[in-house]
Formats: sequence, structure tokens, C-alpha cells
Amino acid sequence: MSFTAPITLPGLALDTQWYRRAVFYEVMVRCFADSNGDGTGDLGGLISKLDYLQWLGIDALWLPPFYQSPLRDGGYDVSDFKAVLPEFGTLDEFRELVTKAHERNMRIIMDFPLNHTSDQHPWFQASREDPEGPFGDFYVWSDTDQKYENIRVIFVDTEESNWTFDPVRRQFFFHRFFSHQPDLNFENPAVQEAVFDIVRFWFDMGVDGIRLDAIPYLFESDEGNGEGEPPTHDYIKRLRRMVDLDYPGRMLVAEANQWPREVAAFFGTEEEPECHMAFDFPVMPRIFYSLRSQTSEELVKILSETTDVPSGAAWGVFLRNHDELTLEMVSEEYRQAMYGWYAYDPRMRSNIGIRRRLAPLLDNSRAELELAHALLFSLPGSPFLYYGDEIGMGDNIWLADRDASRTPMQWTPDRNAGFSSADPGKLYLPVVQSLVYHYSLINVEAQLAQSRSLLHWVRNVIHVRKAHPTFGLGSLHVQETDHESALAFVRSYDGSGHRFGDQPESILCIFSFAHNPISVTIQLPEHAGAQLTDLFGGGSFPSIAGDGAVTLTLGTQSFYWLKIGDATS
Ligand SMILES: OC[C@H]1O[C@H](O[C@H]2O[C@H](CO)[C@@H](O)[C@H](O)[C@H]2O)[C@H](O)[C@@H](O)[C@@H]1O
Ligand SMILES: [Ca+2]
Repeated sequence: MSFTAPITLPGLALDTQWYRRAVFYEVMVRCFADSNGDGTGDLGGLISKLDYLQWLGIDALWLPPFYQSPLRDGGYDVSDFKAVLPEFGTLDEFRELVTKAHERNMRIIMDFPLNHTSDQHPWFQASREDPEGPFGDFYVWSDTDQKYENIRVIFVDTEESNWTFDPVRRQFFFHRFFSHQPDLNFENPAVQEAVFDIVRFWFDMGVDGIRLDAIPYLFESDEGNGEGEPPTHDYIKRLRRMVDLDYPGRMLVAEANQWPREVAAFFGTEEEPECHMAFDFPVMPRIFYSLRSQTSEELVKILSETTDVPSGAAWGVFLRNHDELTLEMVSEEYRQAMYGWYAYDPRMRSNIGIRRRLAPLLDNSRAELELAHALLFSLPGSPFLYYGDEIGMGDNIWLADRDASRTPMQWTPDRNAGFSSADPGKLYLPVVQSLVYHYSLINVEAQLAQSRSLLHWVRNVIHVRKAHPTFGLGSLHVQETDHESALAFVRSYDGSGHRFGDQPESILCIFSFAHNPISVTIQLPEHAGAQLTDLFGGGSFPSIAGDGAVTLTLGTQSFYWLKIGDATS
């Protein structure tokens, strides 16, 4: 049973299910704002932009790694889990960020790549040099690279094997990702305890949640494929028990790029919960598939699959993030179709996915951007925005790997897009200067000045969503329609959640993926006779007929969110 109780953290009330109503925003410290003019974004810069994020309606920030790191994988290669990379700031500045976010009723989610470390981490250095020493068994060593042959290579662009020979220890070490990222040996109780210790360190610092990076890959076995093996789930259950006991109100979000049932397994069960949230990897590529195929079939299929999840669990819905748009969770046939639509230039591909930002993927179409966001904000779960997508930032496919979509945030039309006062040549990555997405055109300042800009539209839709807890807490029922391009579902909430003032509510969400206007009849037998009202402007729509059908006209790639009222007599 959850509840709202007295304040326990500065500025925040204890709310064990806050993440179910929250709008999240992923922001890489390096990319957002540079406070000291050295060309790299930092914690001071991020602090200076908290007012902007609060204005936008953001409830929680997800910060990808900002630990000490050689930065060979965007910081996911950590060399000290308890230190901030000096160019990003200090632990004191991080504490200040937490405090200032909490003062604004915003929460902070850390990223924790617990599966592996950098090969520069002192644990790895000790392990390779002293096999009998205290860290000798911290990594997965083997005399042969023929072990775990069922385990696939993930970074297929750069790695041929999950094993690399270490000339110092004269053994192979196992790595699920880059060969400079050795996997920790979770069979070793000392590793298990070291990871708990790091979690405690950051929760003691006041963070509100932790993203468990690459969580399926903790344990390997001879028989399995090293993805979500039983000991991995047992370990997360123990972690969750510790969090519930020692840090109530904090949450864990699973990054498991897996099929629906396998991702759902990371929620655990009612009796033995694991993560509070899990990213919805299966839904994401199907949104992009629907936009180009003009059919809703794939989304209907995945949303109609019933996957039991514990009460209190929430999906993390997203369109884009700091990685490639992964196509691991679609069939080969659909993957090829999506490469054809979205990655027609080979430079746009990365591993099994597409390294582009949202606006270029959607060819800067305002209708598609609105449609995609409308799905993001109404599908079951909590939405995660990626920095810059609220203004339709572009990318730079001439940069290496996933840096294509990690360029500096575009604040103004001035030098370095207002991101930094440094010499432009000193920036950690160049600002986008392409024809369509040049920072002089696409920036926060210009969009603030235009009331019909994408930025204002996104802010508005966030505020509409937040006025209706049904989107975060309600059930979902896919409704039958007579048009292959239409997707219709009803979100319903009985208002019995844990906050005073919640009302029972049902919302009909209807989307058209067609590239021309359509007329569609939706079957809503449970709501026969009910009135429909637009959630944005309050306009009246045709009532649902006595037989439960309603016919609506939708413009090209458009949507409605309609409140289902009482039945007319
Ligand atoms: O630390 C290694 C990687 O960990 C995360 O990886 C995830 O992203 C991969 C794509 O880039 C994906 O294929 C894999 O299934 C995920 O676990 C992290 O988000 C990456 O940035 C990082 O390189
Ligand atoms: Ca800086």
C-alpha cells in the first residue's frame, strides 16, 4: 500500500510510486551546458538550466554516466564509480544539483553500468596483475576463448568475439560490449557486495533512482545465452529488497533490450519484485514501423499481448535515447524495411540499429513529430524524452558511432549555439550546422519566441498529460477499428490511487498513421452512448452510438485524446 507522507528529502515528499506519474528527461551532462567555457558540458551548466526543465514540465532527470572514465564509450566505461569526471565537476556540485532539483520538485536518476568497468579501473588493473590477490576473481577470466559459445556479440560493428586476450595475465577476459569494457564476475560475492556498496553510496547522496544499465548480462552460464539468467534475477531481487528496506521512495529502472516477456521478467513478481520500471524496448521500434508502413497492426499486436506485471511496476516509454534506435526487437524482414525507410545511407547505421535523432528520422515533419509524441505521452508507462528532441534538434552522421546524436544542446542562435563560450574548435563535439537543423534555426530561444513552435507544443502536451493521472496509472484496452491505419485504445483509471483529488476517468486515444485523411469507425461497446470531449480544447465530439460505434475523421498523421463522459440518455 503506498501513501504520501511527510518530507524526508529536501523539498520532496515520500511517494513510493512517484515514477508512475513522472515525465522523465534524459540529459547527458557533457552535452547540455558548459559553465566554465572549456568546451564540455558540466554539472554547473546543468544546474543553470534546471529552471528551463522545470518550465518544460520535467519531473525527473536521467543522467547517463558522469563518473571518472576514459570516455571510450560515452562514460559507460567507468574507472571509478565513486568519483565525478573532473571536467564534469565535483561530488559537491553533484550534491548541489540534487538539492536544487529537489527544491524544484524534480528528481535525479543515476545511470549505473554495473555489468562491466573500464579496463582502466583499478579493479581490472589489480585483477590482471595479481590473479591471487583480492581482485583476481573480479572479472571473468578463462584460458580459452571457446567458452560461452551461445552468447551473442552485441557490438557487431567493432567486436568479433566476447573474449579478448590480456597479455599481462596471459588469459582471456569476457566482455559483452567493447573489448576495453571487461565484464565483472558476479559469481564472486565480493563483486556483488561492491555493487551494493556503490548503490548505497549514490542513494546516500540523495539520488532518487538508478538505471541499471545492460541488466540482462550480469551472469553467464555454459548452457544459457547470458541474457536474464536465473542468478541475474535472484541478484536483482536482493538489490530491490535492500532498496525497499533502506531507501523507500527510490526506484530502479531496468535497461533490458529484450522481448516483452523477458523485459517484463525484470519487474519480478508481486512477492519478489525486481525493478520498479523497465524501458519498453519492444514498443519503441513499432512506433517507427507504423509511421512508415501506415499500418497499426504491429502496435496493436504488441499492445494486446497481456504481460502480467506487479502492481506498482511501470514501463519507461521512449522514442529516442543516447544509443542507436535499436532494431534488435524486430524480425529480420521488418528490420530491413526500417533500414530502407530510416537508414538509406549506410552511415546512419550502427550495430543493429540506426544512429539518428528523432527529427531527422521523421524528416522534420511536424505532423509526424506530434503523432510520435502523442504516442509517447499516452502509451502505458512513463515517458522519457531525450534532450534536444523537444526542439527537434538534428544530428551529425559524420561523427563516429552514437556521437551522431550527442552534439551540444542548441540554446540560442549565437556562438556554439549558446552551449559554451569556448573557442568553437574546442567543443567536445561540433554543434549541428546542417542545412535544415543548423543551430541558428533550431534553438530554444527562437522556439520560445514562437508560440506555435514544437517546444511550446511539447510543453503543452506534457502539461495536458500531467493533468490526467490516467495516462500514468490507468489500464489500457485496445479497441477494434475498421481502418488498418488507425490505432485506438482506452486508458481507464478508477481514481483510487494514492493522491487526494484523483478522479475516475476514461480517455479514448486514437491515432492515424495514414498519409492522407481517413474516416474510421471505432467499436467501444463498454461506452455505448457516452459523450466525447477533446482533452486539449474541450470541444465536443460526436457521441458514441447506442451500439457502441463512433465514426471519426482524422487528418493526415494525426491523433485525438478524447475524454469519455457519461452516457447521454
Ligand atoms: O555499456 C555498454 C552499453 O550499455 C548500454 O547498452 C545498451 O545499448 C546498446 C546499444 O548501444 C544495446 O545494443 C544494448 O542492448 C544495451 O544494453 C548503454 O546504453 C550504451 O550506451 C553502452 O554503450
Ligand atoms: Ca565545462
